Amino acid sequence: MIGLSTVAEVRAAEDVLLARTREGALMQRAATGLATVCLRLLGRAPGARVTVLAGGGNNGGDALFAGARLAARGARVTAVLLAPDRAHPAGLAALRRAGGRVTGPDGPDGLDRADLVLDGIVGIGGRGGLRPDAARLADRAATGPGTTVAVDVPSGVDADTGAVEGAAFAAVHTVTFGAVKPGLVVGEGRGYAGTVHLVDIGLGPHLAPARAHQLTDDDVAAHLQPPGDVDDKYSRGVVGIVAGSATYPGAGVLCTGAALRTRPGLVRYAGTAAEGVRAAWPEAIVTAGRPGDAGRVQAWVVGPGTGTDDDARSVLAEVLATDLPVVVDADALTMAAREPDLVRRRAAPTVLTPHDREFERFGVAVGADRVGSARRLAADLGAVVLLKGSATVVADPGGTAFVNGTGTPEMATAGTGDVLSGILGALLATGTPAAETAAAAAHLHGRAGQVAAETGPLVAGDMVRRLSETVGRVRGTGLRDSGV
Ligand SMILES: NC(=O)C1=CN([C@@H]2O[C@H](COP(=O)(O)OP(=O)(O)OC[C@H]3O[C@@H](n4cnc5c(N)ncnc54)[C@H](O)[C@@H]3O)[C@@H](O)[C@H]2O)[C@@H](O)CC1
Ligand SMILES: Nc1ncnc2c1ncn2[C@@H]1O[C@H](COP(=O)(O)OP(=O)(O)O)[C@@H](O)[C@H]1O
Ligand SMILES: [K+]
Repeated sequence: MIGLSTVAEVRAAEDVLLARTREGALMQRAATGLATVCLRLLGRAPGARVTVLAGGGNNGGDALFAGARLAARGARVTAVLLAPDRAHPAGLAALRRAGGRVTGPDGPDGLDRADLVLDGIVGIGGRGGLRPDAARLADRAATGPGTTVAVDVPSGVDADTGAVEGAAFAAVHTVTFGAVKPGLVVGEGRGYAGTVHLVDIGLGPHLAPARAHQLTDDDVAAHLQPPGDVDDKYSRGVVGIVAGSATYPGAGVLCTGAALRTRPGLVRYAGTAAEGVRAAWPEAIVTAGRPGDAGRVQAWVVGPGTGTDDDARSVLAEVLATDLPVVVDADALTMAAREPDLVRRRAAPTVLTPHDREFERFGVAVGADRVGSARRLAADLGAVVLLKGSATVVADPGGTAFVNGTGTPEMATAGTGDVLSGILGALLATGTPAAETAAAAAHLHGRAGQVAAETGPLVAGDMVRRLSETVGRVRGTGLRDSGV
């Protein structure tokens, strides 16, 4: 599990560490790690052209020291000082000693010919979007030939939330120090951070336990253990699915198939798409009746493609009145938003799985702080909220959150949400804690999308078809670990 640490948590840990180390030592660790990643990206230093954009704070200091190290190895380094009177004195002196050139925001910055551009404009001390000079240089860096590398955080991105107000530095790589900040992996910030490289500067032992996390393949593999000798089809957890309708059986077929392919013990289906589901999945136990007619289950999924009429509402109320974990998705979200007390009065875990428009039906816009918004709705409803997006967020009522690191934009196609709710129902039926289970489901779902997209564009059914293989690959860590 990768901890995502806020600026306040990082600052607090830094204060402890700074008091125990000699002056400047932390910055040297940061600059060494940064220069090492840059050297790897450049291939070789001699003759390489590097532009360092340096603001007036310690972030600029990191960038100047790293620039000095690259210059000492033969790179041609130009530092552009955005606040010349506040530039980090020791960093600037080191760069000059190593033969680096120095200019102002309007000087010959080398951006048109750079091999690599370092963004040391602002780090975790940044507030709001970039000022005009910095914005202009960031824009030229983004359209120029150099590989863009952000120092700690892409300047203009809110490190805590990922919010971007105005201009920001678009990095292909971000080298971050001490801990991954939430803003690098969620919201708009995720798109500006590119590949995240974590440099250890010794903060670990001093960091408060993170309240937000990203799961890795290894974490998720623990939710996907193969059955043992004593298992039978019931002991692996039985999930009940209420999805689809006679006119639209697709959601029922996808959801049931995803549950079967995730944990093929026993999947029960109850609903009006019974005929289509039976034809597609002879392995499922299917009834056209109500949930109560389906037989015993350990968790329910309700809502994909069910519609929102009186019958659908009464089925939702029946499922929510059980003492079992319930996944509330799609049409069931629309109905739950009208009657949130159906969720609030539950004692058993409920997981709501809205995309942005469904989220807004609960009366608040998602906004730029996706983790904060998911946490607030989770606390209000006493339920786990899984907010879908390019980086899906999971929050529980106590404030623990997860940001998903897997997936591909190819998943932006109809029916992939039905696949997620099937996966999630199957995992919840084992009785593991709801929030981490929801995060594991989002992770596996994203991996299934990546696997299905290996050969070209995907449709939701391709994800179902490749799910068994994906489970096997996540179990065997045959896939790259996490998004960072
Ligand atoms: N504290 C430490 O010991 C360490 C700090 N490190 C580096 O120090 C950084 C934090 O340094 P600072 O606290 O000096 O802060 P920054 O360097 O992030 O920002 C410095 C100043 O920039 C100005 N500023 C804020 N928002 C701006 C914007 N949008 N446009 C233009 N200017 C803006 C503000 O006056 C702010 O105080 C970290 O991100 C990291 O890179 C690392 O060297 C590791 C050790
Ligand atoms: N750009 C994207 N990158 C990664 N994942 C995405 C992207 N867009 C959508 N997804 C994922 O695809 C799924 C879409 O779900 P949803 O909107 O409920 O679709 P549907 O209702 O058609 O099944 C979600 O899991 C979401 O996280
Ligand atoms: K930066």
